[in-house]
Order: sequence, then structure tokens, then C-alpha cells
Amino acid sequence: MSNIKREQLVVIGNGIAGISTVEQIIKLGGSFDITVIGQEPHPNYNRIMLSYVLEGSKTLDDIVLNDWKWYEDNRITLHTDVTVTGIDAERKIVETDKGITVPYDKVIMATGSSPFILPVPGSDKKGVIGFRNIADCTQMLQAAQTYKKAAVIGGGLLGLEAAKGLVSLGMDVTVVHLMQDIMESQLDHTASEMLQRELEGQGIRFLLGKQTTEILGDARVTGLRFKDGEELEADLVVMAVGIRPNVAAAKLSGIEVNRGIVVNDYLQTSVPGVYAVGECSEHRGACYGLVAPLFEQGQVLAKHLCGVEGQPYEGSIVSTKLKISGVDVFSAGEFMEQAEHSVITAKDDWRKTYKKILMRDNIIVGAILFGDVSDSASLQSMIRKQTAMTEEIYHSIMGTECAGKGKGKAFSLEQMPDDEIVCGCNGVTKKAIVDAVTLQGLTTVDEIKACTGATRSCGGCKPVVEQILQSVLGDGFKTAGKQGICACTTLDRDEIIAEIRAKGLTTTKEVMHVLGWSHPEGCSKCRPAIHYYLAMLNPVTHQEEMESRFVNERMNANIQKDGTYTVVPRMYGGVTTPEDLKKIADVSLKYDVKVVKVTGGQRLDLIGVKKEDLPKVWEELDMPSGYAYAKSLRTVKTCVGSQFCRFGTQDSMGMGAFLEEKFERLDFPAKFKMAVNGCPRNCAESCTKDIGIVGNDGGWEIFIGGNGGTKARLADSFCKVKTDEELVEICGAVMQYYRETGKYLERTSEWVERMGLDTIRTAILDDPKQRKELVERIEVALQQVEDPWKKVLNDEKLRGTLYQDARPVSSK
Ligand SMILES: Cc1cc2nc3c(=O)[nH]c(=O)nc-3n(C[C@H](O)[C@H](O)[C@H](O)COP(=O)(O)OP(=O)(O)OC[C@H]3O[C@@H](n4cnc5c(N)ncnc54)[C@H](O)[C@@H]3O)c2cc1C
Ligand SMILES: NC(=O)c1ccc[n+]([C@@H]2O[C@H](COP(=O)([O-])OP(=O)(O)OC[C@H]3O[C@@H](n4cnc5c(N)ncnc54)[C@H](O)[C@@H]3O)[C@@H](O)[C@H]2O)c1
Ligand code: SF4
Ligand code: FES
Repeated sequence: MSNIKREQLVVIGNGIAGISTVEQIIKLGGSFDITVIGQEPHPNYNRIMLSYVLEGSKTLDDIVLNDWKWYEDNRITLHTDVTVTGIDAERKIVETDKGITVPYDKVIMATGSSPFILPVPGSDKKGVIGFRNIADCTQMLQAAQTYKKAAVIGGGLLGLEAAKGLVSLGMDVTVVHLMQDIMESQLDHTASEMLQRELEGQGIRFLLGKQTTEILGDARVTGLRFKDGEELEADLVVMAVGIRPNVAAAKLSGIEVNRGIVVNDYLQTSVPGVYAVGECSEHRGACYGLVAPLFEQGQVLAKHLCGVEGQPYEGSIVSTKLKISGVDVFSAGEFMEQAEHSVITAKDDWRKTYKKILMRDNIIVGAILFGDVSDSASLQSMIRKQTAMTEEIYHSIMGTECAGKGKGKAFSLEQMPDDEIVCGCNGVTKKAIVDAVTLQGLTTVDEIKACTGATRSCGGCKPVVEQILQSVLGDGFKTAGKQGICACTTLDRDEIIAEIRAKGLTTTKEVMHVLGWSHPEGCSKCRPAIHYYLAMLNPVTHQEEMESRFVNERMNANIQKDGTYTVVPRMYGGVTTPEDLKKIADVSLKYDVKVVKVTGGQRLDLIGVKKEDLPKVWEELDMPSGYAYAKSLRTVKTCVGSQFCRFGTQDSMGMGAFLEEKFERLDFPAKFKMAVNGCPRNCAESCTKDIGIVGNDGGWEIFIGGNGGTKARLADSFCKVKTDEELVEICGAVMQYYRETGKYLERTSEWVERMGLDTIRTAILDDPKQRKELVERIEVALQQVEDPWKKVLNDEKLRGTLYQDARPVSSK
């Protein structure tokens, strides 16, 4: 037995910084008796995953990083629910609030931060909380069961993730932000605006430029008052206005403290033998609020404590990625251009993407990505390495062709040092991933995730993990270069449909689970898509999953900028009656409708209906839903036709109304518009519709694939038919063929281009058997549909949960 006395190492704080440093020390074979003292009553858990716990996609058990057994197995003495009050540097003792004292040779302070609570009157009321730990998360989960209106103060990363979580819990959430742009510390105005629009689409409301001066209520919060005198009702208030390092124990112990505990390049504090890592530390004037720097600090400190030669810590270049499903935002380094910067920007309003790269003296110093963040990890690496912009990098990131070389390649595995952290959320280095591939024979991102933890949290490192896999395995990397329907999967639409069929999958959760989604809860790109595919494949047995639909579809109305909704009742073929017009007028007056707009689809749009009034408006209108909010048949525009027009040879109004009534309510991959004209003068503009119909002397001509939107396309002539029956049959077959072969959100204009007109003609016109089968299948699907407004009116529970009073703002 060795007589060498092991050194006593005390770690204050049982969070990621403290424990990841301990893990490194164990890996390096450090010879310490380790005691960990933590204020929280839990073993070390992944704080960043609290956002997913709140959102409901993870449980508290899922996010534990080191369970109780890990401490036992590594012979670590753990004191939980114990607060360190001070360090007696003379007696070399750590003191606690529970009377426990622990002697030490070395101390690591890893006390993290606490949420900043605005010092305004009422901030101590019940229902006002920060979002930092399991206790806060549990409190919010419980509050959501009783209360409905939440205000999140602060539109930074934490505030937005909290807001999304609370929306997922069914609360009406308003983010109250001091500045005019959300995430102003990470994004420029353009990206911030795009983000806000996207989040509004997910049901979050925003009050910008608002300074909270008071929290209202008696014992429990009832609302907020702002500097301009306006008020907001709220029965839960989450403060997410930044954090402050926990320095009380250090201060009391006479350790130099500024904003954080001041450390040098080896994480030493002003007191010998005492170190600080993570959010509580201040290095070269910087306090970090993200996990990547704490892994870098932990590596340096562990080496230093174990006597292993290593580089000093010189600071971190941070990057952020918002962890909200379906919202891809990345920001790293400098992002606001100054005179000395040269800037590359690309904004695509159609794809809703935005890229901005900042360079100083041609060196890449910062970037923002919105919508497509696949280059985030390589950009982050280039910023860190102060890489110069080259033609190849430019073309790689902008997705353009590099003269003579094809698409550029920005990422080079060879240039990446072994100890570079690839997964910032979990501190996984390039070497750990390469080893997992070469030594353990792993071949997929999922296997790497299970083995190393990389990609487990925000998923931002997935592209680089894939690139490493591809680079190490070469041709052996099966999924390289293949685009999945979203970042959660490498499977494309056809593969997902084939798997659903083959495995008999019936719910979105089941699809994501069985097919190995990287985000178990999916995202707003894949969830509605899977939901659509499931319903299309199994129209009779499919169970509606409201949570997988976009907010407008969930509400059966389109949400507007100010939080009110629009109501568009059906007017088959654009024809109405005086009785219906009277009802519309009466309801509009009674419910204070702001504007009644005649739409391009020949019907009336009641704009500015309050959420809680929606069911009453539908009830009193007693008209079918016009589906103006859905991926479904919107309108069938008609001209007057042979009933009245002297040129008309066909009854366009009658046929339009018939088609609209027959095919309404059915889900399509994207919205679907039609038009019927009584003669080739084409007054109802068939050429820009998904299906356009033009009457002629001998019958009808059918056009498909038209679009009048941002990507305008003239419809192609598909065929001519003689009878009304043939017309209805071909329309039904085209619709069902589009339903069965279209990608979710793909308009017929894109579908026709992708499939080829000849393929569609062959499938429908040349094969009567197939046409008949398509028609039979659409008839089955049509038998399942039901008016959604009526459904809500007949369902008290649904009416109560979805349409309660939720308007938050009242002006004083
Ligand atoms: C909801 C949420 C989501 C986040 N998402 C991300 C993300 O996506 N990406 C990212 O990079 N970062 C994210 N962060 C930030 C990240 O979680 C922190 O940067 C990280 O956890 C800091 O680790 P730490 O160990 O330094 O501090 P902490 O995690 O705060 O751990 C410190 C521990 O020390 C304890 N302690 C404090 N004082 C004492 C004392 N006197 N005695 C004993 N124990 C004490 C505390 O109770 C705590 O348990 C998120 C944070 C939150 C709250
Ligand atoms: N995805 C991620 O990386 C992630 C997620 C959650 C939290 N975090 C980290 O957790 C920490 C806390 O996050 P945070 O968002 O609270 O901090 P933050 O400092 O990043 O953002 C706070 C926001 O609150 C706003 N604000 C300040 N005072 C206000 C007031 N009186 N009223 C309204 N708004 C006000 C600020 O303008 C700022 O945008 C940060 O370090 C953050 O990086 C990171
Ligand atoms: S398309 Fe022909 S039938 Fe219809 S309104 Fe115009 S002219 Fe008349
Ligand atoms: S960087 Fe977030 S999971 Fe890897």
C-alpha cells in the first residue's frame, strides 16, 4: 500500500463546471481525495437541458449527467443541499451553512451564477421567478396547470427558451423586452426581426421597448406595470434579464472579486490553492454565461492540478444557438458592423434564411446564421482560428459555385487540433469523436451521440460530427451528403413514408422514436410534416394531433400582428347571399371587428377578432370555415359564366361552388387554390391556380401547377375533358396524386416541376385503373373530414382550453 498522502480537493458547486473539471482530473489520473459540496439537492445535471424539460420533451431524470452512483464509483464524497459560506485560507478549511467543515489542500470554486431579479416593487411576490434550476422548472410546470397568462421579462436566449417552453405548456406568453430588438446581444436588426416573426408564428407575443417599473398583485402577481403607464396581466412572471456570478462565499473569504471571482490564465484566484472555473469566474475581465468556455477552462485547470504540461487559458470565443425547435439561429463573435469591417450578407425571403459574415482585414471575426445553420460549426472554428476569407470558403458558405472547382469546402478535419472542442454543450473534443469512430467502430451520428454525448443538447455540432464521420470513414459513411426533411433526421420524405408503411407507425412520436430522431420532440419543420403524411396514409384511423399543427391550424384562424385573429367563412365559388352578408355585418359590429376585407379569393375576411370571441363569432355566423389558415383547399374563384355572361359557354359559378363543396376540408401538402372560368377569356385567372379550369364550347380545359405568389408560375395545360363528370374525376385524381407524392409545404408549382408534367399525365391520364384508385382514395379521405369550427363549438373542453380570454395588454 502506498504511503503517499493524497491531496484533499474540495469542489464548491456541483454543476457542470465543477464536475467536468473533476472528470478531467480523473481521466488524467490525478491523485486527490475529492469532496464536492453543492447547494442543490441533486446530483450534477445538464442545466442547459432545463429548456427541454420545460418544453416537455425531456424529464428531469433524462438530464442527470452524473448519477449518485458515479460519485460512489469514483470515491467522491458528496454533500448536497449544503451551502459553502466561506473558505478559511489560514486554517485551510471550507465552511458550510450546515456546520460541516472540510479541510483542503486545493479548492475549486464553481459556484455558477444566479438570475438577476429586477429590483422593482413587487418582485418578491408569489409567482415571480427566475429560470435557473430544477426547482424553478418544477415551479413553472406546476404553475402552468393552474394559471394561464405568463410574462417573461427579457428577450435574450433564456427568456425566449422559457417563453417557448411555457407556450408548449399551453400558457399565453408575452415576452417583455427592454430593447427594440430581441437577442440584441447576439443578433443584428435583420436577424432579430426574422426571429421575432418566426416565434410569433409559434404563438409567442412580444412587447418591445418596455421597461417594467412595478409588479402588481397582492400576495401573488397579477400583472406588470411599465414606465409608459401600460399594464400587462400575468399570473406567472419569469425574470430572464441576465445573470450575476455567485461570489458571496469568495468575497467573505477575502478572495479578489470584481464582477466574478478574478482568475489568471491557470484559473488561480488571488488566494493560493484556491481556483475558480465556470460562470462564477472572471478571466481577463470576461465572465461567461455559456458552457463551452467552462469546458475549456476545466481542461486547463485539470492539467494544471495534475501537473500535466498544457497551454494556459487565453479566453474563449463564444457562439450561441437558440434551442427552440424549428428556429435555427446561430451567432458567433462580432456581429454588428463597424467602419473597419467588410461584410458579406445574403437574405432569402423565400427560404427565410439570412447569412452575415464579418471580416476585419479579411480575417473572419463574426457571423450570424438564420434559417440554415449548417455552416455554424465550421464558421465557429474559423472565427476561433482567425481564418482569412478565401474564394473556397466564400463559395462553400454562400452555396455558390467556385470557378473550375465546383462547390467550395470550408471544413478541413486535418486543420482541426485534436483537443478542439467540437460539441461545446458537452465538452466533446475532435479526438474523442475520431477515437469513437476508429477504436469503437461507430458509423452514425446517433452512435457517436450515445458514446460521447456530442450532439446531445442543442444539436449545433451535428454538421461537424457528420463531417468528421465522413472524413474518417470515407465511403463508409452512409448518410453523408443526404438531406433529411429537417435537422432532426437524415431520412427524406420518401424514406419516412416507406418506413411508416412498412412498420405500421401511427403517431408522430412513434415515427420520431422508431426512426431515431436526433431531437426526440422533433421540430416545427418535421412535426407537421409527419402529421400530414400519417393522416394522408391512414385517413380512416389517423388520430388528430393538435400539437403537431402550426398555430393557425390549431386555432382555426390566422393570428395577426396584434394578437387578434381573422375569420373567413366559406363563400362557395365566391357567391354569397343577402342573408349571409347581413349575418357577417351583424357579427362584425357586435364583436368590434376592425376591418372587413374582400379577399383575392372572392370572400370576406373579418380582421381583428379577439381570441376569446372566435367561438362566439363562428356560432353566430353559422357558416362553414373557409380554411384560410390551413394547408387545404382555400378558394375556388369563379367568373360569372354562362348563367349571366354573354360570352360564357360553361356554368363556372355552379361548377366552382360544386368543386369547393366537394373537396373542402381535406389536408394537402400546402395550400391549394382553384379557379373556374366560363370561357377562354379567363376572367377568374386560372393560370395562377393549383388547378385552373377554363370552359370552352366542347367542355373544359384543365391547367395545373400555377402560382401567383413570390415564386410566380403559369399553370400548364394538363388535358381537355368533355363532361362535368370527367372534370370532377380528373380534379380528384390530380389532388390525390399531389397529396400522395407531394412533399409537405411543396406547392403544386414546385411539385409539377419536380415530378415532371409527363409523369403526372401518365399516372392520371394514361392509366384509367390508377386514376380510379386515386379517386377512390380521395373519396375515403373526404368522408373523414368535419368542419373544425363546428367541432370546437361541440367540444366545451376544447373551447375552454384553446379560446379562453388571453389578451394581455390594457392601456391605462
Ligand atoms: C435554462 C437554461 C438553458 C441554458 N442553455 C444553454 C445553452 O444552450 N448553451 C449554453 O452554452 N449554455 C446554456 N445555459 C447556461 C449554462 O447552463 C451555464 O453556463 C452553465 O450551467 C454554468 O455552469 P457552472 O457550473 O459554472 O454553474 P452552475 O451550473 O450554476 O452550477 C453551480 C452550482 O453551484 C451551486 N452553488 C452556488 N453557490 C454555492 C455555494 N456557496 N455552496 C455550494 N454550492 C453552491 C449552485 O447551486 C449550482 O448548483 C443555460 C442556462 C439555463 C438556466
Ligand atoms: N441557448 C443558449 O445558449 C442559452 C439558453 C438559455 C440561457 N443561456 C445563458 O443563460 C444566461 C442567462 O440568460 P439571459 O437571457 O437571462 O441573459 P442575457 O444577458 O443574455 O439576456 C438578458 C436580456 O434581457 C434584456 N433585459 C435586461 N433588462 C431588462 C428589463 N428590465 N426588461 C426587459 N428586458 C431586459 C436584455 O436586453 C437582454 O437581451 C446567459 O448567460 C445565457 O447565455 C444560454
Ligand atoms: S371568363 Fe368568359 S364567361 Fe367568364 S366572365 Fe369572363 S367572359 Fe364571361
Ligand atoms: S454543441 Fe450543442 S449539442 Fe453539441
